Amino acid sequence: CGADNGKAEEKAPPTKTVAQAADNNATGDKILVAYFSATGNTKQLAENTAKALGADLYEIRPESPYTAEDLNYNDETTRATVEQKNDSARPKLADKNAPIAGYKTIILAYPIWWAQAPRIMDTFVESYDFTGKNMTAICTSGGSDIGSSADYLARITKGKANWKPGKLFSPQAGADEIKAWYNGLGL
Ligand SMILES: Cc1cc2nc3c(=O)[nH]c(=O)nc-3n(C[C@H](O)[C@H](O)[C@H](O)COP(=O)(O)O)c2cc1C
Repeated sequence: CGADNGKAEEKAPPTKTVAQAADNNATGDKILVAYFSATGNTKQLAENTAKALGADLYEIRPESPYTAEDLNYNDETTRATVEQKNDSARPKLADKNAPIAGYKTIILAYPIWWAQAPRIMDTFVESYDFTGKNMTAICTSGGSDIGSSADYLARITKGKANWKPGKLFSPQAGADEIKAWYNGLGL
C-alpha cells in the first residue's frame, strides 16, 4: 500500500476508506524506516526503531547481496571497500518499490563503512523523490560515530528534504533511548 502512489490515486474509487486515504497521504505523520544491513546489526536497530516509533519498515536490498568475502575490510580489494573508495560507485538495488510517497518522515538506517554510509544508500537516495519529506539517519558501527555520513546523503537531496541530525545507536538500543532522540528532533 502506498507503493504505487500516483496510480493508486488515479484508480481510487470515491468511496476510499479513511485508512486507505491515510496510506496515500504524504502530509500525515507516518514514519518509514528504510534500512540496509549486511550482517544484521542495523536490521535489529531498524526493527527496534520501528517498534519504538510506530513506524513501518522497508529493507534496502542490493541486487547482488554482499558475501562475507565482499565485506572483508582487511583486504582492500574486496567489494565493499572498493565501492567505498569510489565516490561514484552506485551498487544496483534489488527493487525500487520503497513506498516513499506515503510517508512524511523517512529514517535511513545503515552501517558505517569506512566512516560513511554504504554506497547503496547513495543509490537509494538518488532513486526516489524526497521533496518535502522530513529525513534523518540512524546507524550502527564498530566504534566510529555517525560523522559526516548523513550530511553526505543529505547533499544528494539538494535541499529538497528537511534533514534533521542523525545518531549512532547500538543494535540493541531500547525504545526509551530511540524515542528521546526522535522527540528531540522537533518533528
Ligand atoms: C566494509 C566495512 C567497513 C566498515 N567500516 C567501519 C568504520 O569505518 N568504522 C566502524 O566503526 N565500523 C566499521 N565497520 C563495522 C560496521 O559498521 C558494523 O559492524 C555494523 O554494525 C554492521 O552493520 P550490519 O550488521 O547492519 O551490516 C565496517 C564494516 C564493513 C563491512
